[in-house]
Amino acid sequence: MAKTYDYDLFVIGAGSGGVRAARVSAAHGARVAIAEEFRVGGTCVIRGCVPKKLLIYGAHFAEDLQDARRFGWDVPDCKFDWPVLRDNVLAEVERLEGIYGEILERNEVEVIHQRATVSGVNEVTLADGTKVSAGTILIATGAWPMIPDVPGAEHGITSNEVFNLDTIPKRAVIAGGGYIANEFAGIFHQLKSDVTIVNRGDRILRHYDEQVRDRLLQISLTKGIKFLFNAPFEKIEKKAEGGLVIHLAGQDPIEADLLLWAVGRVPRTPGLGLEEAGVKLGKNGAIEVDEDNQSSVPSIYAIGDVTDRVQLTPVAIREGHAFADTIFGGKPTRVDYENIPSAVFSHPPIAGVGMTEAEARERLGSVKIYTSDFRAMKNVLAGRNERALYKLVVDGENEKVVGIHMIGPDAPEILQSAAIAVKAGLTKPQFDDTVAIHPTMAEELVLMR
Ligand SMILES: Cc1cc2nc3c(=O)[nH]c(=O)nc-3n(C[C@H](O)[C@H](O)[C@H](O)COP(=O)(O)OP(=O)(O)OC[C@H]3O[C@@H](n4cnc5c(N)ncnc54)[C@H](O)[C@@H]3O)c2cc1C
Ligand SMILES: NC(=O)c1ccc[n+]([C@@H]2O[C@H](COP(=O)([O-])OP(=O)(O)OC[C@H]3O[C@@H](n4cnc5c(N)ncnc54)[C@H](O)[C@@H]3O)[C@@H](O)[C@H]2O)c1
Repeated sequence: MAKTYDYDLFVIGAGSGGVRAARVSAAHGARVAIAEEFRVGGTCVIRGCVPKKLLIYGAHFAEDLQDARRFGWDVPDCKFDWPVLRDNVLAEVERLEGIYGEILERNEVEVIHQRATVSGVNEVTLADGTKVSAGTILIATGAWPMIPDVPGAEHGITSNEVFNLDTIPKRAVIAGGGYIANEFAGIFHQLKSDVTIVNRGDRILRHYDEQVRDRLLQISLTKGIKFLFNAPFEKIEKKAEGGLVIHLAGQDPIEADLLLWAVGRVPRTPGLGLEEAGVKLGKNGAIEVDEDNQSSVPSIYAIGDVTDRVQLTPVAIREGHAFADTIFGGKPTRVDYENIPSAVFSHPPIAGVGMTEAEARERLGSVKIYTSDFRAMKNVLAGRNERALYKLVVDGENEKVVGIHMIGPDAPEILQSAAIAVKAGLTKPQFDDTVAIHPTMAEELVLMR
């Protein structure tokens, strides 16, 4: 006789991946519970993509208000009020949290507002000691900001705290050189902080095309953001009056009002009881899963950041959906990891899909590169000396566009549509056949010769 469990599916973590997996599994008829120890919505909604993007919009007004004068607007000297922006953003996050909760309720998913850990291959223990059983357990606990092992590291904050600051720091030091570092460098700089990015290596955003990231570096330096490369942290001291003194190897110490750790995010598996249940963990504690998100224990699956494959919300959502369709929908589905587009919401933003020039040169026999290096019309009239760069990477054998990389205003918005063409395997002549929309920035994509 088949064993009966309290639930068909127990999901740990109500973030991007967990919420999607729970609601789709329930819609397929499964009896589902989801445990969340903090707030429904997870990193992206509560302290990631969403509040970050709203701060980017808020910060960009600094340049927009300045540029407006060249377009005839009599803009008085404007005052910026951080608590107004912060509180409006936090209120929007709360609204979205409510919507996520409603979606789960509407789909008859039981939401348990507690921490949950695995206590057996079919058993979960809640923080209050309750034990529940489930035919399948899905781990969707996400990732957690890494803090380097440096004396005084606790004086810094992470992206978990950055959305709740009392004031915008006069001097901000940001450790890292990736997504979060470059996005928050832009936000703080626009909001008038003196910003220094400190990276232990010699390059920023290493997965993006070299020319495009060099352009971001040049524009950021011109704006006044400082960069220190190959500068390992030695210690952080807190002064009696509150400021920080940051000691770096081979550099003079720097004083700052805020230190933001943005040096990567590690899978959130510590203390979850996974190894005791026999689940195999890999590098950084990531749960090892197969193409169907199944771990080394057949009844335990994992999706999203906790598997450390691609730490992006749309990927976690797809993995959650594929899991639900495969396990409870009778429709085996796998996520296709080829040509995932991505963006950095820096000032200006970067976006890319497919192979960078360096990757294409390594993997393909012959490569053709087309670039357009231009100043957006709006920037010309505004007197803003900031050039955009668009780049097509083409396979010389068959003319397929295998990569698009761009930096410039609205690059992520423009790239999303162009990514369809790369995913579909369209060729450079097909780009050339497409009539431009004039005057736009996006038309450069079909005008490169
Ligand atoms: C500052 C920042 C900006 C970002 N910006 C973007 C962006 O612009 N675009 C993009 O695509 N991605 C962005 N990301 C990445 C994105 O947020 C993640 O890839 C995504 O949230 C991963 O989803 P997930 O479901 O795997 O985990 P999460 O969304 O992190 O959800 C995991 C949930 O599990 C809960 N949890 C953990 N352990 C337990 C437990 N034991 N019991 C109960 N609950 C538990 C956590 O509280 C959390 O709510 C950003 C991340 C950060 C930090
Ligand atoms: N726009 C987006 O889609 C977006 C935005 C934010 C975060 N995210 C996701 O979240 C993840 C985490 O973001 P992140 O910016 O923390 O990590 P990241 O992996 O993008 O960058 C980490 C950076 O920190 C540097 N570094 C590592 N250890 C260091 C140290 N001890 N001192 C100084 N520098 C050090 C690395 O060289 C690297 O440049 C990203 O990889 C991304 O997947 C996505």
